[in-house]
Amino acid sequence: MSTFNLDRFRFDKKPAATANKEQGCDSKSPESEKENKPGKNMFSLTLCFFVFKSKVSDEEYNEHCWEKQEAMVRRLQKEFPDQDKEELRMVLQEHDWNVEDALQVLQMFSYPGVNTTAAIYSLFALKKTTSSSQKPSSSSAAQMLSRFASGTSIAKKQAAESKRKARASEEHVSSEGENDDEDTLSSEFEDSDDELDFKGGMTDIKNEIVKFFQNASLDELTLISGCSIKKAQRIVELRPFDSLQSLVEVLHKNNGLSEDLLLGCRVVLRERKVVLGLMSNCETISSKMVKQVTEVMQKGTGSMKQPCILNSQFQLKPYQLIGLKWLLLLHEHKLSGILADEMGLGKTIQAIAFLSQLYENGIKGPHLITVPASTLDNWVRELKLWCPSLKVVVYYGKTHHSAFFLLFISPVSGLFNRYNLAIGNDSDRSLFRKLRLKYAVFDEGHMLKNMNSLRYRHLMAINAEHRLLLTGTPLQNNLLELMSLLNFIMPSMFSNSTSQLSKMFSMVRKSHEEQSPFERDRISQAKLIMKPFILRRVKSEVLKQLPAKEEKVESCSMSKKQQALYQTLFKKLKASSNGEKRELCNVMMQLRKMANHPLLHRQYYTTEKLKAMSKLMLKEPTHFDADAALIQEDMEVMSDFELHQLCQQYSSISSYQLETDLLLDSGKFQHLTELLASLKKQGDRVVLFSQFTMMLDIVEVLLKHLKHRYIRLDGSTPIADRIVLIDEFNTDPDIFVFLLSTRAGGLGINLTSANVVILHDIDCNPYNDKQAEDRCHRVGQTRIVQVIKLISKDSIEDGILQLGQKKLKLEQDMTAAEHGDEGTIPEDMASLLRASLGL
Ligand SMILES: Nc1ncnc2c1ncn2[C@@H]1O[C@H](COP(=O)(O)OP(=O)(O)OP(=O)(O)O)[C@@H](O)[C@H]1O
Repeated sequence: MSTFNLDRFRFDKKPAATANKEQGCDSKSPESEKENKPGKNMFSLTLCFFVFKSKVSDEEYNEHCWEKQEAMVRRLQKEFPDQDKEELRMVLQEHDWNVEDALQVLQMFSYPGVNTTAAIYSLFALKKTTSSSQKPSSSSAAQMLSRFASGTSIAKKQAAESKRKARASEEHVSSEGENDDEDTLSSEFEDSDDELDFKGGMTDIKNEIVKFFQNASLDELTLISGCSIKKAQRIVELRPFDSLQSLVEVLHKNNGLSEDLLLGCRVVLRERKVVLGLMSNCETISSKMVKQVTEVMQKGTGSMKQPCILNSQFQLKPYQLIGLKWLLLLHEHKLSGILADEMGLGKTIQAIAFLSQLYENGIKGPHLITVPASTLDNWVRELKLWCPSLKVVVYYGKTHHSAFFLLFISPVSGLFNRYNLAIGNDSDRSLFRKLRLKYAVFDEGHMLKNMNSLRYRHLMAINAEHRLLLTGTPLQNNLLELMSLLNFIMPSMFSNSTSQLSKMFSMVRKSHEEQSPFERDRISQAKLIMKPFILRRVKSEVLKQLPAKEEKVESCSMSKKQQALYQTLFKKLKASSNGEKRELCNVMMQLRKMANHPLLHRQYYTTEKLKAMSKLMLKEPTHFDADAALIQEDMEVMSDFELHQLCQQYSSISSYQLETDLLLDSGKFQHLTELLASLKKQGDRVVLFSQFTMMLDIVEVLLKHLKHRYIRLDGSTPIADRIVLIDEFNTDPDIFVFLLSTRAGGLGINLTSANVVILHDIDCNPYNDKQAEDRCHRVGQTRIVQVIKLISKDSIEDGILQLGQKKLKLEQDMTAAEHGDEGTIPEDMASLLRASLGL
């Protein structure tokens, strides 16, 4: 794991005032006064960080404070043995190292297991006259609260008394030592004015709770344990709450609501404080890096040379040298980074240059590079080309035939691994946990943007000293993603809080308007913190010589038959749809298929035809003993094109094959026929993407019909064959079209020999299309790249296009589709569908 020393870093880098608070030392003590003189302490702290600790007195002083803090943490640990030590430390920090305040808050708001009723009584200093399950009468609640609010000494005493009783009522079995402590603490509570300093901590808590109930959105209210959406709505209806008193009365009086919600609210507020605390710690580290990173960027490359062991036939471009410098700077500070250059700018090359530089500096690995299957061969090739002296081993995992490690050259410097294998099975995972790696590099790192995912947890468990993430996706306004990446950069900072964080942010896939002010503020803060750890350059900035990319949307009228079928399908779906999201997903898919090609549905092969065909199938030697009814059942779920393919496969039903006219009957095909002819005439070469592999099958029919040479790569193409196909296309100019499925061909493939990208059908997630477009628009392209999107006129695709364009503009979360959102669609898409279906 990271060698980053959290405590020393944090301690050394805090501004003097905060640092003293953290140390739990009396700020009025002569030493601290001395150390608090402006400038002096800052200077010594900075020195501590850069030149190691040079002043013995500082060390002693810090040690003394540290011990004091530790004693406080231990005291809390006795009371809360189940609580995480770091959390206790955090609570103490939150309360300026006042043990009593921290104890009070922990006591009242600890997680499940706590006697909540007692805690509520205790929180609001309500006298507990009845059994713990009974609520006080509203008048007694009001009475006690008014005393509580008045801050008189009687109220203080009563509050202390009831709190003590409440604490006593908790069935907490303590050891003798703990009892001693408790007694001491109890008497301290009674005697101490601090404990009931209503102007201080308690007033803040009260105000925060009232503010939350008054201002929180419905979503935020439902974060409170036990607060359903109905209860949240009720709370909103019952607003305003101008004081805790009115809030408690309202909760008490209203059936369905209860004072327990106050406790739950405190838990939510506390979790938010944890996030705030974490982010502020990250901010400290970040601000230190900003200066140095800015320097790297401003100074440019200077006399910097690329690593000597890089193939001298290749020269890193100036911005790539800067990228290398930045990576080395992060390495120096033992921090992880995210290289997020736009697709095609050479992230692979920069990562290779970086590992080469490390090699030259004596850090020879082993490193692990985790890549998607489709880019594995490309990586191996680039490594061999750019830095043949790095020894590479490809790890295929135990499941891959008999090979465990596929050894290219030994000993090991870089290890390759595919994403699925890194999370594959227990023994693969345990191997990667055991390996003592220097660097773990993750290519296409948007796979690591969801800390809730299993993949994220497994990959984070890989035992590497440093990590580097490569991604072409820009940062999104999504708090879960930002926190996941922050956790990736500074894992030691988040150590035990990931579950809390993921719980808090698991439902924050929202538009800007839907985000709460808290979320919006944290998003801005996270982006600011991450600035020095993310390097993103776009092509327009750094590749002045890269030819332009021209994008065109070509609207294709559906063929007559197709239009009629689309309308019939639309009416049918409209009549049957209930507007539920999962169902709408299916509706959308049906409409998209029809808008692209009618043969993706079944209408020509009627039930009668299928009956006849299934009987004929019994003549096949493979099916002579089958049941015709079962064959028919299978056929009924197939599309027309699949059935046509079946007829091509079996001679007994070959007469049922579809006519060519029917196979080519789609609006987009009519358009494509003319488009391809004119492109060919101009000497252009084409990469054509589709979402549906079956659509690619039908496009193949068209290309054969038009006598265009083509090759094809999709998810079923064996990994080893992929690079061969790519090379074939890049070296044989007679191949006019490269057919690719968007998902398989969208990532990491270089097809700069083509200058036209046709998106036969667009993806709901515009980022996937952008990935696809950039296969041609990258370093090495010499011609203007044309991107042509085919859209079926007056169909669902019009709406998908508009939403996609809006999303790209707003930089909303475009990687959502990759995070297990299968079988559902984004809310904006669902609204669009509901509106067009008139639901
Ligand atoms: N300095 C350079 N000189 C020559 N070729 C280069 C240079 N930098 C990058 N390339 C080439 O440009 C292409 C794109 O580079 P690379 O694959 O590293 O980009 P990338 O940013 O990783 O792309 P993606 O995000 O699509 O994976 C590759 O073919 C690579 O060999």
